[in-house]
Amino acid sequence: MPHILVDRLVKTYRISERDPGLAGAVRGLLRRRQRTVEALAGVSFALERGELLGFIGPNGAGKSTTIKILAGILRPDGGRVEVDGRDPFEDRERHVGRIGVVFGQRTQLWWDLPIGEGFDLLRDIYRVDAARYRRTRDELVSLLKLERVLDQPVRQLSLGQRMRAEIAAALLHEPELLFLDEPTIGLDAPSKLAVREFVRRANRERGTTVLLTTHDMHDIEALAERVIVIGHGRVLADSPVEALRAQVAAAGIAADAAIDEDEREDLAIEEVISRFYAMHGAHEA
Ligand SMILES: Nc1ncnc2c1ncn2[C@@H]1O[C@H](COP(=O)(O)OP(=O)(O)OP(=O)(O)O)[C@@H](O)[C@H]1O
Repeated sequence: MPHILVDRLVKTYRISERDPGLAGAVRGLLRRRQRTVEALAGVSFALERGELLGFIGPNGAGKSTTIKILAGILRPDGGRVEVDGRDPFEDRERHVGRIGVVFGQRTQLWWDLPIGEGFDLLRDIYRVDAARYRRTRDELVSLLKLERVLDQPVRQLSLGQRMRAEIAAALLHEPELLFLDEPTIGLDAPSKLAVREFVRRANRERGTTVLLTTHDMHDIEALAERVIVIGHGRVLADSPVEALRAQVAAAGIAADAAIDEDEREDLAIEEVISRFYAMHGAHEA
């Protein structure tokens, strides 16, 4: 049984629209006009225990929606999703204890609370055994170099400190599965390297399964052996990064924009992915 099974997943959002100006607002009160956005249009993949998957795609492709469904936050409109054979949404109470989630764009810690106290609250929420909690917390605090900020409230932390605290918070209950949605967004180079190194170790040494979303292709190059590319809610590729590079090079040759062997090696990862998105018309309109 795969750790994660996603089978023809569909998710549609309904958005209320109104015309601009006061007249539009009044008309909107009388009659709601709705538009639908097909965020996922049949996404399928499977992930084995201990894998580290790069889950990439342009803005609006459906990455966060997929993660929210896998985390049990959103219910899909169609298709099947299983984590360890369980439905994340229907069984979310048990599910949340087995996963860790980091949304780089939002904090899951308490804004006014010192992070050490936030960690203690999470121990209570996840009902982690006291001795085990102390061991895991001390290890995470040391690995993520959080000793000097434990007494500071989240609102006083720099972005890099906060992101390290978020990652620690997501791992305090020792989940087997970690969802990272843009964990390096806005970080400086040393902080990015620290986060990458930590994620690599969590995956290699603890065997944590990781699904990583990022727009920083250096994260992907450094960490992911396998990538899934999605665009407009569909899977465009599921392969090693090198296979994408080969596909991009072959397309260049077919279009008479020859890319020779040396050039192919030198093609920066951003260039490879940008060309791949362009080849598949994946970018937002
Ligand atoms: N709560 C929502 N209500 C309405 N539409 C939404 C909502 N959340 C996402 N969408 C739409 O669904 C589509 C997929 O969004 P999603 O956030 O999953 O993309 P993403 O790949 O994570 O993008 P990004 O890289 O920009 O974060 C987009 O068109 C987005 O506008």
